[in-house]
Amino acid sequence: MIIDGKAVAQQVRDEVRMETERLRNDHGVVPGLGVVLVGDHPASRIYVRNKEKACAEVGIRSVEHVLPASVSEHELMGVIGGLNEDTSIHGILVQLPLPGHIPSDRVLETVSPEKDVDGFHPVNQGLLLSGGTGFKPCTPLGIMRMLDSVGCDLKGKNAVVVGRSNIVGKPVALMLLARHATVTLCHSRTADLGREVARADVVVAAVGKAGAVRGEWIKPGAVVIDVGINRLPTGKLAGDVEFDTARERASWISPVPGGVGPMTICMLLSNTLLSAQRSV
Ligand SMILES: Nc1nc2c(c(=O)[nH]1)N[C@@H](CN(C=O)c1ccc(C(=O)N[C@@H](CCC(=O)O)C(=O)O)cc1)CN2
Repeated sequence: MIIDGKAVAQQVRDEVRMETERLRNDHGVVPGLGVVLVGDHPASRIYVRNKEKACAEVGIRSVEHVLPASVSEHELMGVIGGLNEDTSIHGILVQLPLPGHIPSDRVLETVSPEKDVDGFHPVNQGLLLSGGTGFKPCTPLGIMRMLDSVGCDLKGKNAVVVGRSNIVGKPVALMLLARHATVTLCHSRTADLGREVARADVVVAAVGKAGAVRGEWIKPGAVVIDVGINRLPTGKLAGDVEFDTARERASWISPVPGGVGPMTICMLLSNTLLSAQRSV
């Protein structure tokens, strides 16, 4: 069966809207999100617009800072510093990717960990590793919520994560581990990817390569979460998993589009609300 990311995301948005209203009524606090967009990357502009629209729908105030691609690292740091100081801002989002001349790592480290609703700051990465209560990154949080939405009990299950990025692969592996799955983290040098995937009860594919996970590898009954967003030469979007063959074998599978993507944005709303709740 198909895991409908849009429907699960809508549930999360409804919850966030209710809790945002409660926070405003009880404490007079309106969650605020500072959005920083550098340059005119077309996809980034769309994602930022969608995030701001989603904020408005649930009662979160968003404040946009659009900077030219030529902006210096120093100027960008200045904008982030201002948002760090602003008490009406509870979350800060620096849309990635940044232009090549700006080191993303240094910029993300400038965001106050208490406002890092993307969960990219090293302090929050460390807290995820040690089981603390820092902000967790939105895409992995969305994946966990999708697994919960289909009642997937992770305890003792073999979970195979394909892809070792800092924003998806590594953090989702840690979150699965925290839920007592036995986790294997695969990557481009994994000797036999098919063998690893074939023994997985849960597969999370986050490599960024269409068809990297073959449908015939999927264990019958496995739950498959596809994080990839790949534009095919035909113009169509595809995930990392061969969907048509994988769906014949999986018990649950998330599609692309309409799977993990919508979850990323709603978990950002959820983290921003959480930050505002922590401020009272
Ligand atoms: N600061 C951040 N930058 C980036 C993040 C992030 O979480 N924080 N993630 C990605 C981009 N991204 C959000 O920013 C994002 C990507 C895709 C989707 C989405 O809903 N995708 C749709 C398909 C969209 C399409 O048609 O092109 C889907 O999968 O259904 C949402 C958010 C990199 N940067």
